[in-house]
Amino acid sequence: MSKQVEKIKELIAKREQARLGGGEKAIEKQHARGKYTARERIEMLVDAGSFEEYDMFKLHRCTNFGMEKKQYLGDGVVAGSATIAGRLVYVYAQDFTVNGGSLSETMAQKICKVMDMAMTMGAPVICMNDSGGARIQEGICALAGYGEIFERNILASGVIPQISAIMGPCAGGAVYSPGLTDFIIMKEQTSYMFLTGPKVVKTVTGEDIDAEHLGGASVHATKSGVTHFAAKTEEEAIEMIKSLLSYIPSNNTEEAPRVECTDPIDRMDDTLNEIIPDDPNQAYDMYKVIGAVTDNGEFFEIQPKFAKNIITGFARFNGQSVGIVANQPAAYAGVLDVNASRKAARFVRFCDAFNIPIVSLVDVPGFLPGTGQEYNAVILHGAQLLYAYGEATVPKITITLRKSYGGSHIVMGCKQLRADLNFAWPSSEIAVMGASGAVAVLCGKEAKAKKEAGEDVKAFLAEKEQEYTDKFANPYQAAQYGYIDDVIEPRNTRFRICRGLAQLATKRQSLPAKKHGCMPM
Ligand SMILES: CCC(=O)SCCNC(=O)CCNC(=O)[C@H](O)C(C)(C)COP(=O)(O)OP(=O)(O)OC[C@H]1O[C@@H](n2cnc3c(N)ncnc32)[C@H](O)[C@@H]1OP(=O)(O)O
Repeated sequence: MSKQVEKIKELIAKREQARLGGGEKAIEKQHARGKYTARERIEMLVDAGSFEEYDMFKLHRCTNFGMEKKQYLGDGVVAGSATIAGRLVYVYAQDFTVNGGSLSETMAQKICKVMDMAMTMGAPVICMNDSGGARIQEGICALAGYGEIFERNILASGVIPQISAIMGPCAGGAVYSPGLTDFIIMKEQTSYMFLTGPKVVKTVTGEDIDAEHLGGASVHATKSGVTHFAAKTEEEAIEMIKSLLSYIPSNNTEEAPRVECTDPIDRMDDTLNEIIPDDPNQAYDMYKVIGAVTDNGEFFEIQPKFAKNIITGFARFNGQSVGIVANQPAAYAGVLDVNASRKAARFVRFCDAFNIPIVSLVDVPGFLPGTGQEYNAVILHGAQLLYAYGEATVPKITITLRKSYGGSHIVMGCKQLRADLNFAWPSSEIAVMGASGAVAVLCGKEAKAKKEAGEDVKAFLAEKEQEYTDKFANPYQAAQYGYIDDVIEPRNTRFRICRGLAQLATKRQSLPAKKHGCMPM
């Protein structure tokens, strides 16, 4: 055997060793926990044979607490480039079989390398988390490593899409990397995210809580809104990443991939002409409207279980990717509150950063009143949504279906927030507030006097409410001032959106020169 062939054999052996991560026993343990390894996850995610791994032979340099004996080729992260549906992506997966996937200085260098390449190439970064956090034996060097990653997350924000899948532990300051990315997907039961674990919580606050209830997928998908998706299996989590990528561009200078449209753009849906109930206080399901207007009724929802009173997600019109923001009358009457505002604001900002037009479907009775909201800064969170809409320069089409009252009317993509096309259904009511509230303010004194005089106050109020309804519970006052561009037949909504998007394809709009705005937070 020649020396060269010997060296090649050595290389192959080293590669095989590196591919074993923390070793066969550790892999068995990982599988026994119901988890895939880092390499298996990458293999499931990317196009077959497309993964090009970097730094497979990199080693940590720590000698504290016997770390010199815990050396594994590549250390605790597998990183490189690949393609998904033929599009370039950069990917890294923390390897729990190697020192619990804990982050060393060396691992941070590997991660930063792929993040830097992703920025240079203008390609998304996908991270799969499964780690015990900063490697304790490395002290400040591990913390510095996180600092390097966070800074890159921040600089990449709004330039390339960043997606985090949480497949295992993600605790302490480590949560801030996924927290800085655009989308988080959590695997149910095996993953959790929290700043301080159950033991510390018990010591500091006395609260008795387990990891799942403190920071599991179910908590973050429904209560905190930290995660955008909860997946039952790792396979499902990976499919979600692929679907998500199909709707978004690779970077902020590109458009989202356009797909061939098999659904006629002028398809009318007669059910929409009957969907609004006669009783203005009766709910209907906004998902039915979304399904009736989008290409093939498809909708990829973001944060489906959080703040259900507002719906956010991606769909396509004539093959073009759009972001949909829709009030949901079937959940708390579609009212805006703290969580709905921040959910929608974040989504609108993502769409704007990545050139994805926004279609808003409005049926909003107002902001939720009360101390619960005011004490939690509904003013600031509502302002966030207002800010996001007002700042967005992508094509914006707003359809008012029914109610659009007061401050919430302004917030939800009104004309003055530079929406390009504002359409209203004939059933829409665009006013400062609903009839009963308005009459109580306008005619309260008169009603009181009538009551004292023994007159029929109920009839008086009903008459005034009717007068108010006749004047304001329609789209024509707004249309009269040009604040609504057209009143449209509901069944024709799909066509009007498709035609509108085609018209707005060349939209160019800018913001005043500034370092950055001071968005209310
Ligand atoms: C930016 C600031 C931060 O990251 S602060 C967060 C610091 N990290 C933490 O507090 C979590 C520490 N780790 C843990 O609590 C547990 O290891 C968790 C993650 C819950 C996993 O538990 P379990 O599934 O039972 O695995 P295990 O403890 O046997 O760990 C497997 C091997 O990994 C190691 N490991 C884990 N975390 C770290 C770490 N942060 N630094 C160094 N090593 C770590 C464990 O020691 C264990 O190693 P070995 O297999 O015994 O050689």
